[in-house]
Amino acid sequence: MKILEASQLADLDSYSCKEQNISSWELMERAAGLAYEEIKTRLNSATQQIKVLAGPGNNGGDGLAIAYFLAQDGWDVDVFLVNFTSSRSPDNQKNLVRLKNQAKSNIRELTEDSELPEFTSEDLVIDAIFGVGLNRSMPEFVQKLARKHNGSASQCICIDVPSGMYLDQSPGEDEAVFQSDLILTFQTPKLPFYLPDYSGVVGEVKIIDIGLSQKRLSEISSELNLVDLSLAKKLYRPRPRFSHKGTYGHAVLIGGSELMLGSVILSSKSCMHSGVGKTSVLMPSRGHSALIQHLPEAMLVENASEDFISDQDLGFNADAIGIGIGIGTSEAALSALGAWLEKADCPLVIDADALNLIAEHITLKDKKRLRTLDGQVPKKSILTPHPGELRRLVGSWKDDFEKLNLIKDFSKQFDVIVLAKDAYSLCVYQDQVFVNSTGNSGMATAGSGDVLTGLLTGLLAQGYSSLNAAVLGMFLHGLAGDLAAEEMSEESLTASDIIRYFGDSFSKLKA
Ligand SMILES: NC(=O)C1=CN([C@@H]2O[C@H](COP(=O)(O)OP(=O)(O)OC[C@H]3O[C@@H](n4cnc5c(N)ncnc54)[C@H](OP(=O)(O)O)[C@@H]3O)[C@@H](O)[C@H]2O)[C@@H](O)CC1
Ligand SMILES: Nc1ncnc2c1ncn2[C@@H]1O[C@H](COP(=O)(O)OP(=O)(O)O)[C@@H](O)[C@H]1O
Ligand SMILES: [K+]
Repeated sequence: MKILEASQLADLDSYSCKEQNISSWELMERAAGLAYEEIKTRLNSATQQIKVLAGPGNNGGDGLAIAYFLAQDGWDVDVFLVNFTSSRSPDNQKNLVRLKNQAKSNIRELTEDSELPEFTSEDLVIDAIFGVGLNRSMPEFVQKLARKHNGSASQCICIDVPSGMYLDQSPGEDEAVFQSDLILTFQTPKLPFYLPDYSGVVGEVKIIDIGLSQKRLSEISSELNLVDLSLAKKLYRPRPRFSHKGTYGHAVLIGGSELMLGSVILSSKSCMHSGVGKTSVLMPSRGHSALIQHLPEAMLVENASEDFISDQDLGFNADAIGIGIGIGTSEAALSALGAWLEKADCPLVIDADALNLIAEHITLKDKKRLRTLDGQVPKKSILTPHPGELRRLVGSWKDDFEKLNLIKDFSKQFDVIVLAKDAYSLCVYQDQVFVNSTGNSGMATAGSGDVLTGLLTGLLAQGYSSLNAAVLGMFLHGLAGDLAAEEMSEESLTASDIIRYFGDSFSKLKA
């Protein structure tokens, strides 16, 4: 699903009105009507007090229409006109006149001189002050209003976006944003919903299809996408009936060290369950018998050391290699990693300590930063850093938007795919950004990342392009975690459980 910028949304908006031969007011009426239908299902008692906060723009216009519909249905509604300017958008003005004529709700004006309303646990607040038009700090009294609301126990439904949220930047340290329980957003998801900087204000998100032009939507080029089931289905390649294990590739997992042998076993198991033809494992020899006990389907590659990975020749051509899981940061691991980066002639999935070693190597040779990595990491490799590893690789960032730019630069510089793991992972290739929609906090448990690496390596070996393997694997991994959590709760979920739900996760792609 495309994620659009404010200017693209405005374009889509006006194109749709022309295409459907409707006025902008009629479109607002449709959007507000659909939002109202959703709000109605959430109203829990006839005594609930509803407070609509309406700004002077089109977001406020939505709010005034919603207030009108609520009052028509007999709900008590207090409407606060948040008047930080004396001008109103024409559609807002029209809805205000209608609301006043209806004479069923209490309408009050809020300016910087007004006493701010109280909010209690009985209140349902509908925040329609600012939508996607916010382009500078909210006026101080509106920020005070947001802080007062956020400090109360009232429920809040935000229309389109929480007021105070920017589509293209994080809030300043002192800037207030309305905390939402529910966001009813129109037509397309908005990027900040998925970024940690806004995590404190984003509640449940419901995307409302308001019938904007699909033709125009398909024409608008967006490098930002939310990875949902329909996008994942497009990436998935069904298995031909006449196929054999050679069809699905030979994956190699290289990982483990003296005290971290489980990680590579987990990764190998995940890889074996990804649909791959064959999985070979190069790991410290002291773990060999444990691997065969846990995963008899896997093949072992001889390894020179009991405790560390080596650069032993494979004796066959690998279709994909996953490297780094549990290798540690020893000299032995560094030298083996260097050798593998040098000689691998297929794309790699690079994770964990391999990323730390690469990052350290870059820092040590800061002046040769470009050359150190360039030519050593095969192009189109997938790097899977968690936030700590990412910081070591690309440097520090002051907010999520700067982080995204650093990742893009890094991806362009080294021609690699960066899968930045997080609550909503971001898969970045050059300027293209894929935001994952699946996953849950039950996956914040040791080994989840190892499972992802195995899955990505397996998909890569099957012939998926690096970008498609990364995007599809990221989605399937999170979905498996969600299905597992449904059954067993987030608390009791372990990394092994994620693998057990790969089957159900793949099934969703075929449904
Ligand atoms: N997309 C769609 O399909 C549909 C969209 N709809 C709705 O329209 C909403 C967007 O409406 P909108 O463009 O009127 O902007 P909104 O957020 O109401 O802000 C109003 C104005 O405030 C101004 N301003 C900005 N920052 C400011 C500040 N800090 N302090 C003071 N002023 C500030 C700025 O104007 P400026 O002063 O920059 O000229 C801005 O234009 C959208 O979120 C959705 O709810 C639906 O109705 C129908 C379908
Ligand atoms: N709160 C969360 N919501 C969704 N996914 C999560 C959450 N926390 C962690 N994950 C996912 O779990 C995995 C954790 O990876 P990582 O930190 O490398 O774990 P480990 O090193 O223990 O294997 C990533 O894929 C990440 O996206
Ligand atoms: K809003």
